Formats: sequence, C-alpha cells, structure tokens
Amino acid sequence: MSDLRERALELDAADELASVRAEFVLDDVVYLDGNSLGALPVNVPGAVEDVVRRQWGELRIRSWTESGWWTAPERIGDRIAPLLGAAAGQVVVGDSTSVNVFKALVGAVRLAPEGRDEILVDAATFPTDGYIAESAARMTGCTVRAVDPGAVPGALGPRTAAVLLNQVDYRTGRLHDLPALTAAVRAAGAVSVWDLCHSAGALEVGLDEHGVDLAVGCTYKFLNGGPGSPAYLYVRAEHQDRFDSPLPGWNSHAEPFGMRSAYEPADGAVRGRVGTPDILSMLALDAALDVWSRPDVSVAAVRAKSLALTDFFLECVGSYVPEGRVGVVTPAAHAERGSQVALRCADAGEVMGRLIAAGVVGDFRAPDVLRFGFTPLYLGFAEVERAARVLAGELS
Ligand SMILES: Cc1ncc(COP(=O)(O)O)c(C=O)c1O
Ligand SMILES: Nc1c(O)cccc1C(=O)C[C@H](N)C(=O)O
Repeated sequence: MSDLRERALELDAADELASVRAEFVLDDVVYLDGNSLGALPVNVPGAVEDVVRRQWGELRIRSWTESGWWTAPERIGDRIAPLLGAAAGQVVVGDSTSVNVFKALVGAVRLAPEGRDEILVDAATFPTDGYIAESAARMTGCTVRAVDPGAVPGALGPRTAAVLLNQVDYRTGRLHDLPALTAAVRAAGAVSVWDLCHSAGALEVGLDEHGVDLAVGCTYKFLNGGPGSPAYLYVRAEHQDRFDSPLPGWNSHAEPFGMRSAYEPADGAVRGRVGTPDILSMLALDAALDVWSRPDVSVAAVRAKSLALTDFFLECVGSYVPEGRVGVVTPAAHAERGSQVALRCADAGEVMGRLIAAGVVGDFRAPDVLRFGFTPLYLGFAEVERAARVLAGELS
C-alpha cells in the first residue's frame, strides 16, 4: 500500500467526526460537491413525510399555529445563529440568497449616513450579487464600484455607503479577512454586508464578535438543507430598529393579521420576512440542522477537519499529478483558505466530465477551474486520497 493510502487510513481512524457520516445518505461515489448541494441527511425524508402527511394532510390550516409553521422563519434562524457566531433574535430564514442580498444591500444604504452614494462590491463576486448590487444602486441613487476585497480599505471613503463582500470566493476558495475588512468598513462610517454562502457551516464566522452589520447566506451547501432550501438574513441587533426593508410584506408587519393598509414594521429579525414562508423546504432544513446538536459536532471541529482534508488533498495532488499539469488556485495559507480546493487546467471541463464518470464528483467553473468542495461532516481521508488518485489518472 502506498504511504498516502496508509496515512489516509490512520487519519480516518483518528477522525473524531468519522461517525457523523452515518447521518447522511451516501454511496461509494466520492462526493466533493457539497459546496454546491450538500448531501441528504438521513432524518430528512421522515421529517418531510410528517410535515406533508400529518401536519398538512391531517392538521391542515391548524398547523400554522399548532405545528409552529408561522414562527418557523425566526425559530430556524435562531438555530442557524450560533453557527454564524450570532446571538438569538438576529437571523431570519426565508427567500433565496439573491432576494436577501437585495434586502440587505438596499437596507444597508438606507442605514448609511445621509449623502453617501457609492456601493463597493467584491469584483470576483458570484454573479447574482453583482447583478443585484447594480439594481440596488439604481434604486438608491448610488453607483457601484467593483473592487478586489483586499483593496477595500484603500477604496473606502466619505462617499462609501455600503460594502458587499463574500467571506469565501466561490471560484477560488479564497477566504477573505472578515474581521479586518468589517472593521475597516465600520471605521469609514459605511455599512458591511457579507455573503456567507461558502463559509457558513464550514468555518467560524463570528458575526457578533466582529461587528458585521448585515449578512446573508444559503442553506443548501454546507448546511445540507436541500435543493432550493431557504436562505437567511442577519441584521445586527443594534440596527434592527432602523432596518428599512425594501420588501415590506405582510409577514414583516407588526400585526400581520390586522390586515391594515398602513405598513408598520415588526421588531427584531421578523422585520426581514416578506411573504408566506416556504414551509416544506424550510422544515426539511430544520431537520437537516439536527446534526449540529450532536455533542461531537461543532463549527470548530468542522473547521479543523476541513483544513486537514484540504491539506491532505493538496498533498495527494502534489504527489500523484504530473508536475505542471494543474495550477493550484486556492491559497496554501490556512487563514486564506475556505473549505474547497480549486485547480486550474485548460481542459478542466472535459477532465471534470471524466472524473464524474469515474465516481469522483466535483464541479467545473468556467473557464478553466476544477472545483472540489470538502464537507467534513461526511467526508473521509481515504476518499480524499482516492479522489486525488483518480484525478491524476484522468489528467495523465
Ligand atoms: C456566493 C453566492 N451567492 C449567492 C448564490 C446564489 O444564491 P441563490 O441562487 O440561492 O439566490 C450562490 C450560489 O448559488 C453563491 O455561491
Ligand atoms: N444554487 C445552485 C443551483 O440552484 C443549481 C446548481 C448550482 C447551484 C449553486 O449553488 C452554484 C454555487 N453557488 C456555486 O458556487 O457555483
């Protein structure tokens, strides 16, 4: 047996999260795409069946109160909050990430001091954030400036109203310095908005500790909520009274069943709601979050294993893949690495097609990136070694 295979077995034997894999439905495919769609937790089908057959089928309308449907957005928000380093009462679940980017960014400009008219946006952002920033800017009389996150401190000025950044870049896997960038935005008197899609459930975020103003993220990646599961919005407690949502629906009204024509916003995280929550998806997510209640599962343990997995993958790639065949895009420094590894090669699209056919699932991001996501809750080191070995075979 090769040294790396032997070491993988030792690492698996010492892995304190190894038993968590049994909480997920998996097969012998090496699944390195949990940064796009997380795997199915075993308890979700039964939970969804109960929601459909009993709560909807038998209780029908009574479930809005008796099954807690009406308050599910803020209750599940409070379950996600500790994973983001947020105290209760600041996170609400609902709508897509795109919609929450819109609420957060327009809300951020409205929170900013009068007269500020520029929004800074991560130049490499996932496209939806950039499109929405343009529209939010048109609505609020701002202009958008695209900047590399590292250049944000130098770009901040008296005109900056809001800054929209990703904690982890979806393509490169680079982890940006959320504490330092948030502090710089705050010092400039502007309002920070973070997209946590590729960091929540994979690493510590520390929203409260680092003074983040607003944040959004999806739940179908490292939180394993299922395809299209609802996103979340964080509004820092100190801003909630002044948070002016651009989508004030009846669900965020102080008295929704008063059916009044005049809008009066609810207090707290509820102010981020819009319309009727997507209960089936939301309660699938609720069940998916149960894994975080295990005493052996914590964000710190997940982050430690994530770094060990990505370190080991990079070592295996370095050892198996012919020199110069791929470039490593993801930073080597732990402080700059999310929970994915991106490799660059000219024929990445075809290579990924062959890799998937060979039982190793990652994804391809145009024009030339092979992207591999590492979900520590269900991945083992032997799988990582196998993925690198199969990849090397497809590359030679
Ligand atoms: C960083 C980032 N933001 C936003 C989105 C899109 O969010 P949604 O399709 O849930 O609106 C994604 C992925 O789809 C993403 O990676
Ligand atoms: N949200 C997705 C979808 O609805 C279909 C396919 C993929 C996705 C993704 O999540 C893409 C992902 N945000 C990315 O980082 O590329």
